[in-house]
Amino acid sequence: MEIWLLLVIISLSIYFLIITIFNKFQSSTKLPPGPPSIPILTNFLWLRRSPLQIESLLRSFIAKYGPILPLPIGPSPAIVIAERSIAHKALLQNAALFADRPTALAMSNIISTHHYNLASAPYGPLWRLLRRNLTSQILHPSRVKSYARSRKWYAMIYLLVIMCFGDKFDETQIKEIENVEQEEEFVVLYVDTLLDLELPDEKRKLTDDEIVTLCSEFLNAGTDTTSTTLQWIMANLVKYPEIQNKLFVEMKGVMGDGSREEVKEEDLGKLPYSKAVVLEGLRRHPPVHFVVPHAVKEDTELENYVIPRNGSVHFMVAEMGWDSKVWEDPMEFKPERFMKGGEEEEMAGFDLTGSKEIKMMPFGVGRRICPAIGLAMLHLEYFIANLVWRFQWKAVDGDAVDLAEKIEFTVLMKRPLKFLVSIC
Ligand code: HEM
Repeated sequence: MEIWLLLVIISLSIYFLIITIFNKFQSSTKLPPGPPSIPILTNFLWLRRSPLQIESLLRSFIAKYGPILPLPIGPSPAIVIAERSIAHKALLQNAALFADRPTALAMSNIISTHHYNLASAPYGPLWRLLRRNLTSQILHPSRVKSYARSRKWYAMIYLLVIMCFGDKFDETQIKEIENVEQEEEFVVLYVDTLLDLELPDEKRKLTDDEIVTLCSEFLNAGTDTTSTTLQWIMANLVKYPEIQNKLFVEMKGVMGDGSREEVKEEDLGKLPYSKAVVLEGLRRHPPVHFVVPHAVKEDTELENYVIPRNGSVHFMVAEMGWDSKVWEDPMEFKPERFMKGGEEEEMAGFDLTGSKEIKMMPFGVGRRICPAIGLAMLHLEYFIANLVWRFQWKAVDGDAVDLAEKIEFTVLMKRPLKFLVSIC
């Protein structure tokens, strides 16, 4: 091994050791109980595992030590929270305290041009400015409706559907979709709003690099999450034809004899089962199993333990939506639970923001809740409705749908969905 490389490894190890010992010394007595760890060695062993292995290991630790535990990865303390009521205490009852993000590593500073990125911005004036700009100018309900009408947004996601589902569409359909220059319109609009902003503290405008970072964040955050959820829902509709059929029958009641080609945005409100299918998809297959890491600005007490200010807090989204104390047969795909008479008596009243009680949190909750929750729900309902109204989706003989997962940026199907599609 090259001598310089050896020196770098030794220096990094010493640095990690000092930071870890320092952090342990500062907070070990007040941290929640967790598995024993040896500085550096435990880090190394954990980092060799895949994200899915880490998740299942965490599950076994939670069963042993409880739903709030320290995670021995990285030099600063990381706390994992797997229980709905503790997440509620942190993210809603102490919303402002838990709304910060951990300090970014040097590398991510380069990628995200020093925090000019909404998801990683520290909780403060810059984050507030960027978030308010996004929600009031781009994601405002009136704007969201106009994207829906122009169908340009949908076209972008259709492209992703094509990517996921391979060559299942005919050429004319693909051309029709590709011809819509949807992204251009959105980017021009977003850039216009960003050009007008004046940064707090520094009293200056955003640079070109910072604007590019913000636009790419918006496109990245919005596409993978939505298309992955769509893929999981379609997988379940192929696996369970009776659910697909129930959806089609509901649509027929609203759309009539079939002469209308497109389910429109205004039809969606009349399709409760379609919404139930989307909610069940988000519960059973949340596209991210952890929210973006949170942090506290000062040492904070939670459940009689200290959440240290120099660490990170991780909320286990999937665990919460699979809690058998709330959901009967949680691993089953049963949209009926969101219909009248189901576990969630009145589907229309289901509160994804968890304000009174968290039952699932696919979009996060509290101050950092996904700002595009309305847009994402609209896209998902619109896509599912149109995909089922226009096409019939069937499993390939001898190739049953496999719901095994793999983790990339989002949680994907390990074996991509295969199906036969025919026009209804
Ligand atoms: C099914 C679709 C989606 C899901 C499940 C989802 C989920 C999430 C989650 C779990 C978070 C982190 C919440 C937290 O840190 O506590 C988040 C944050 C965020 N999402 Fe989404 N998201 C979706 C779609 C979108 C779309 C369509 C956009 C943009 C068009 C978007 C933009 C963002 C942004 C900018 C943040 C950072 C918010 C902040 O830190 O204040 N997301 N999303």
